[in-house]
Amino acid sequence: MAKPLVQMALDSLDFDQTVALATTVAPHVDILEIGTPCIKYNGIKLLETLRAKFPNNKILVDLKTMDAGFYEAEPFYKAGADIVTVLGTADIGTIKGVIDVANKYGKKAQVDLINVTDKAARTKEVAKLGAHIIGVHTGLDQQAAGQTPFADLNLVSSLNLGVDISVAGGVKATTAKQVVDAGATIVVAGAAIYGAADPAAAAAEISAAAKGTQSSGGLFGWLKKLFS
Ligand SMILES: O=C(CO)[C@H](O)[C@H](O)COP(=O)(O)O
Repeated sequence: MAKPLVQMALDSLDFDQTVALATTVAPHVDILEIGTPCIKYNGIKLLETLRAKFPNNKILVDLKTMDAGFYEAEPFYKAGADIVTVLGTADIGTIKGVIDVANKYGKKAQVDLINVTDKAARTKEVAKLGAHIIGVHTGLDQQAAGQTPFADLNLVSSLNLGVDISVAGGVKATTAKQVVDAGATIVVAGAAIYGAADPAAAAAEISAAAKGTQSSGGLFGWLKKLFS
């Protein structure tokens, strides 16, 4: 089985801080995610900048599209996005639009299950439509209310639909292996990386946990081990 991919969510609003954080973290992750508030605030120029600077990372643009799927997503695929997200709560025509435009450019569409009531039914429907990735996602506001993505992951994984499953919602080094074992093929971490004292070490630690490899944890990890 292929190793899972690790994705870092860039959720700052600041353009330069986002580029600087991406520079620190990019060697330790497979996918750089431009988070929803970040892409709304900074626009397609940020995608163009990251695309040029990080040819070896995939880039996900978290548009969370709700309408006009093909029209809204197309410029982002054209500008180099590998994955664009569309909301699972959107009209099926909107979701089809993002899948169609992803296929037009040989890229991927991710359907985000945030706030979808019948997650099993919607997952089956969009998988049949050709969705490339299902996003199991407990949003930041839902996390603040104490929710986690683990039960939803088990549900989606148990459907055995053969599509990639991405999991986001407070994932950290101590839960990365758990989500992979439960069926995630893409492990997403935001706050666990950008909120860490050493984001590069945190990203390396999460990647090592998800992929089942060793990590020195960088200088911060080495110091932690030395004094523990
Ligand atoms: O898409 C998002 C919010 O809607 C976040 O980027 C995603 O939840 C990952 O961040 P964290 O690991 O902090 O939950």
